[in-house]
Amino acid sequence: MKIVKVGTRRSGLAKTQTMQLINELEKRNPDVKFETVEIVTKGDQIVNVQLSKVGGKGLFVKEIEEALKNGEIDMAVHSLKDVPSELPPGFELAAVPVREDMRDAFLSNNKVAFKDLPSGSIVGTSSLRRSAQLKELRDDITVNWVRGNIDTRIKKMESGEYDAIILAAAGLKRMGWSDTIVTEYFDPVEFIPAIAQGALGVEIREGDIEMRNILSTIHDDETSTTTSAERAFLKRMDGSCQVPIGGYAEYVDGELYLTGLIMNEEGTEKFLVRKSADDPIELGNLVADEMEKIGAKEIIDRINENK
Ligand SMILES: NCc1[nH]cc(CCC(=O)O)c1CC(=O)O
Repeated sequence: MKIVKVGTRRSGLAKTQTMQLINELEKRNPDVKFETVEIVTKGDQIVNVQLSKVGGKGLFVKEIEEALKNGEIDMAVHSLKDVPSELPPGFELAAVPVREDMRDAFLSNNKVAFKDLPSGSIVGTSSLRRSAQLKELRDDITVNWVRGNIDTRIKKMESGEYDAIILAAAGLKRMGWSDTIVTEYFDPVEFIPAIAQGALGVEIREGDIEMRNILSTIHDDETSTTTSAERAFLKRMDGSCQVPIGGYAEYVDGELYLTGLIMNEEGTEKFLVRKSADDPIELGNLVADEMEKIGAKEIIDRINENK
């Protein structure tokens, strides 16, 4: 029997989403046995520092790519939003399965609604994008950095260190926690999600046809197209992961749309662009072109100069 080794980060969420994906793969490839291999990444080891300050893209994927390269694993399951928009040579994204909920979820002690949070409340996030949008919506609350796996962050909120936190809906849903724990979901029109939030990506060694065939059984064309548009936009705008940037693509009446967001860290400057095109890469570039035309690149240059 063919044995395929599947690499995963070792956080609870990473292991859960990898197991769920393996279940789908097993159903469709009954002659293949899948085994998980846990890999500790730099992003998992550095837990006391704000991620955007650690620097370096792909904090959660480098060690996993090493394991792919040396044959320790045959495929790796990533949260697509943690995967840099350009893969290093020798690797390819072989499958993007159907997307989970792309929205951000708001969690608060006693389930106080976001708009009812008292002035001075402390909201925890580790994302520049979430922080900028929070500050724009509520300039009377304090945003503090929180790191750690999602269960750690939830515990920190429940212990009173934070009044509320924001997490990706997808992670909570995959863990089966969303029903009890979420206060509300932000509308993606008003609170723009991260590029590729809620999607997974399966990475393999470039040209590995056997893995490609196995993975073709779980690939989702719509998710692949929408996240391609988002990632094309990201690739043009931000190579550093230090810019508050968001975006989501969707089909509306059969037409592909992409909404892109660039903000400054303080949440006082905001560029929002929505466009439609047939080709996802073209669409990502179209939104990026418009961003540059209206001056969003100046925010990015300013951020890159100051670091
Ligand atoms: N930045 C960390 C990260 N990477 C992927 C997810 C889970 C959700 C997803 O798959 O988009 C999370 C946690 C979060 O943002 O709450």
